[in-house]
Amino acid sequence: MDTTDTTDTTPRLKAAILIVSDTASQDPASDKTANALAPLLAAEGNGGTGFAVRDNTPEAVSPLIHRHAPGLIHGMIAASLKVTPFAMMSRPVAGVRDKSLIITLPGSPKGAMENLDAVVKLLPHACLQAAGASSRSMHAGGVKKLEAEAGISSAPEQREQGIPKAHTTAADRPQSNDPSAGPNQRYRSSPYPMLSVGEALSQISEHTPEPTVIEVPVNLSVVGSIVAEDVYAAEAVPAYRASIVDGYAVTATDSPAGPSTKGVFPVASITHANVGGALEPLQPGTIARITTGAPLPPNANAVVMVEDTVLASSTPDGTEEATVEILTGDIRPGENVREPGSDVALGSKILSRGDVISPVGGEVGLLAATGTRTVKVFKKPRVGVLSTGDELVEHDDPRTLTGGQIRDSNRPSLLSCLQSWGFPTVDLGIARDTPVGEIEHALRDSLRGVGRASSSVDVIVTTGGVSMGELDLLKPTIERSLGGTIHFGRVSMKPGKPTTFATIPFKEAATGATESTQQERKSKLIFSLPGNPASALVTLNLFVLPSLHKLSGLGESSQALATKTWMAPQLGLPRVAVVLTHHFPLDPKRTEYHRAVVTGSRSDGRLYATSTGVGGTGQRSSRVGSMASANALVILRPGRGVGIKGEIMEALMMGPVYGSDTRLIC
Ligand SMILES: Nc1nc2c(c(=O)[nH]1)N[C@H]1C(S)=C(S)[C@@H](COP(=O)(O)OP(=O)(O)OC[C@H]3O[C@@H](n4cnc5c(N)ncnc54)[C@H](O)[C@@H]3O)O[C@H]1N2
Ligand code: MOO
Ligand SMILES: [Mg+2]
Repeated sequence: MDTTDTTDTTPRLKAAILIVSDTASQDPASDKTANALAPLLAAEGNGGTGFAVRDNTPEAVSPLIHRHAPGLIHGMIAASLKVTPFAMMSRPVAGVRDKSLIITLPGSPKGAMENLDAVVKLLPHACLQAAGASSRSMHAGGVKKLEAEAGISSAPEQREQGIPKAHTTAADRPQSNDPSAGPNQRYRSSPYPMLSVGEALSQISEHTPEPTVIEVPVNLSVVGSIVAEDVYAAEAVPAYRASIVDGYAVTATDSPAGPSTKGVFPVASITHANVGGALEPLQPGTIARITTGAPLPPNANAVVMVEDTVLASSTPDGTEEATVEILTGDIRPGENVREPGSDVALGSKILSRGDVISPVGGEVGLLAATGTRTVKVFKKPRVGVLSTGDELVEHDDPRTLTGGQIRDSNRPSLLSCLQSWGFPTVDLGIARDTPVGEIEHALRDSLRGVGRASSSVDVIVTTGGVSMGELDLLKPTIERSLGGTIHFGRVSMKPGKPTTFATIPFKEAATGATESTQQERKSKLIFSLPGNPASALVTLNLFVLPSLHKLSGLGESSQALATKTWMAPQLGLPRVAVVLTHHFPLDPKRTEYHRAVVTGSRSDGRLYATSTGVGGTGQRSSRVGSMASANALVILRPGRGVGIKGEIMEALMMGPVYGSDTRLIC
């Protein structure tokens, strides 16, 4: 690789590819590698770098090198090792001769691409230095651009401003298939490491952003939100001295001389709960009829229940009470009276950061009673759900299915589950695998808030297209078309093995931006769940819920923060111990999330798990019926044989528990 201009910091590089091959030297048309490499720019020596007797390229090239570049070799081998252990048998050579950089690549097109991909973004920088450019002038210009492209910018100011940037280079990460290369070029084993469920959850925790605080009016849309800032009572409840009962307001004394309220008293006034304006003070020796919740007149300090009185006399027209006899002398000052602020004191804390505004109604009631107009809560994430696949038709399409068509059941079932958790959802429809680009466009539209999404979604959930087929396009679309980072692409679990979690960089107009061009760089979460219906729903419960919980502020209470761990019980599904009602077969390799119906026993207080189907097709991941009626996922660690009847296992609860008599328990 040669540089033609060292004063201009925009690199212009000339590259040459030399194919080293007995076969290709006799029949140039047999070579596939040069064409594969050409779009990526160039490799200089190619082929003959293995252990075979005739693999002599390293021996031929090494003497030509003036200054060796072992870092580039490490980079290439590290990238290849992620794909195959045979990378250990590769013997690449890299270094500078005069002003040219020489790199040898393996002979197979796939291997050559992987190696070149690992270092290609660094080559312009390396070539410029090899050609004698000073570091200073390079950093003033083009190299920064190159570094940024390679995701290796070290500019500290970028970190301080919180601009998201990759902490790894493309070479550090496994790369998805290149769909344009055709099925004969695809991976034949997944390049993504197999993570445990715990490791996958840690990745999700690490990449799920902190919750966003918003101030919203107090109305029913706030139900289900988590309070972001302590709330103090703006008004006292009650705001005045109020009667607790229907009866007569009196002036009681604590006089040692004896009872003060017994006897016959004129009824001087009437106080109803909705009284307006100022009340007449109660004159000594008189009483005032009063209803529950009504304010006491000035001078009154207690209320006698109507049950403790009898009518003594009526008014001359016979319609009203004139005098009433109070039968008890035991009424004490303060009796049957709610003092101002005795339910909620003015300025007292009514809700704390981290409290859930539950649908039960208590928290909404408190906010309403104290005249709280707005409350700061964590924004509930908006979740878009996209189905992918050429075979899918809408579930309510009246036409008869033909060929390999199937009804899209994932979208309705995932949307139903998300809505039951209280998250706003957006139905993103179906994106077909072909024509190429449809999935990419659907994802871009959902991020921008156009098309089916009227405003941008915070989290995208897709189903289908994450495994090993040539039309499994989610991973390449995320990485290659959207510039996203896949944090995991395989999990050791059943069902749900190809579950994929990624972040996609995204620009949005900054809040309070002074110029319309000002934009904020963020990244959005994408959960690409397997297409098999049971796998999709299980992994939604297992992986998406904890992330949505974190985004919506669960676990943000000061108490939770003091002991904060990702596995804090309030994030994700609750865990319980269950007794197996029959044998459950174990998977030899993968942890199984076995769909089960858990019921509660009123006699021994224990929870019992019964499978929704063992053996045969019972728990097959294509069988959405295995989730029907299931309220729990029994966690079956891998092993030989079966989980024995009567054994206690852990389970994750997805829904309410009923007793064996079908009455709700919790
Ligand atoms: N060679 C390998 N093949 C497969 C592997 C593997 O490791 N190597 N993994 C298997 C596992 S495990 C799963 S799970 C599936 C995952 O498949 P994809 O996520 O790629 O999904 P598709 O190929 O698009 O579809 C799979 C299956 O699901 C049906 N489907 C898809 N979308 C929907 C929907 N919205 N509603 C209902 N059903 C849907 C689709 O028609 C297929 O039948 O891969 C295995 N293969
Ligand atoms: O892992 Mo897949 O979800 O079993 O079929
Ligand atoms: Mg597939």
